[in-house]
Amino acid sequence: MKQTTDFLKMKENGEKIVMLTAYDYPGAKLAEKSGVDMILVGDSLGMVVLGYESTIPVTLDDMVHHGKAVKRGAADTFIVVDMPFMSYHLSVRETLLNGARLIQETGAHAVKLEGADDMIIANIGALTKAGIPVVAHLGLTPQSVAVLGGYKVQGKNAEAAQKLMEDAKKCAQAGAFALVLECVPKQLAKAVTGSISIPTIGIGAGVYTDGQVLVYHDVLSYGVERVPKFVKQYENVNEIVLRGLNNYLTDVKLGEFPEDQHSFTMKESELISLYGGKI
Ligand SMILES: Nc1nc(=O)c2c([nH]1)NC[C@@H]1CN(c3ccc(C(=O)N[C@@H](CCC(=O)O)C(=O)O)cc3)CN21
Ligand SMILES: CC(C)C(=O)C(=O)O
Ligand SMILES: [Mg+2]
Repeated sequence: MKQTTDFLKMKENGEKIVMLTAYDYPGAKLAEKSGVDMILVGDSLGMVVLGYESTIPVTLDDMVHHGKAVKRGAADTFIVVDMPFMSYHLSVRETLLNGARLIQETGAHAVKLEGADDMIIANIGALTKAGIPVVAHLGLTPQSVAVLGGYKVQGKNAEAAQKLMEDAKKCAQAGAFALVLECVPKQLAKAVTGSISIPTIGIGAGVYTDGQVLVYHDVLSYGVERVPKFVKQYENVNEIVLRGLNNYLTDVKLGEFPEDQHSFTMKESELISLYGGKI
């Protein structure tokens, strides 16, 4: 299994880091089998698995519940768990308790926090000092969607780009071992990647980051209808699942399932004693 220092080496060697989200046991098993470098138990689970409109309703309990399932499915992969909305904003003390709970109860290896204001930077520092590796997350930070005014590309003008560059440096300085860059122009992602020593992992951030992350259900087109522009859908699982479910339904309606091979039988002698031979 890779460790935080391995991701730094991968950046130095120009080896791309592949991250994928997973939210449950079967998803984690397949993610691990595919060989991804790290798994993110993203709070996007609120949207793709739980059916919420945003990531805001996701709780710490939700993250613990799904984090445990992912760990059981991917015992040999580096796992990052998202700290959910409001679980790292109130105080350093509360952040440490919540971060500790995520790590201790799920067996994950790191946590991820969105943003870089003073409170967040202090929390990145405190978590790291307490022994909890931190992934930072800048650009489009979905937990702030209401403040950002929608899921929009961030850092498009020089001033916003400059701010993001400074924030990235602060995150690295505070101790984050990696940085997710979401929905930013590829030129900005390139500049950030070149200006910090920790690896950048992009989503909608172009090809110049040190790695990429995508949402499991987006990659497979599994249960999602509309996906963001930055997603490449590698398979269409919806079609496969629907075909299987439709065939099951049709077979049952027509009496073609179950067949003999799916059924259990009783010995002739037992049947005779059951019915007194009168069948
Ligand atoms: N299924 C899924 N995939 C994700 O990548 C994802 C989630 N859910 N939920 C949490 C966040 C929210 N994300 C999103 C959601 C929508 C857009 C989106 O629609 N973006 C517009 C661009 C808008 C603009 O031009 O500024 C797009 O057309 O892609 C982007 C990121 C990324 N994350
Ligand atoms: C999109 C990634 C980076 C994320 O934070 C999530 O899946 O929740
Ligand atoms: Mg997230």
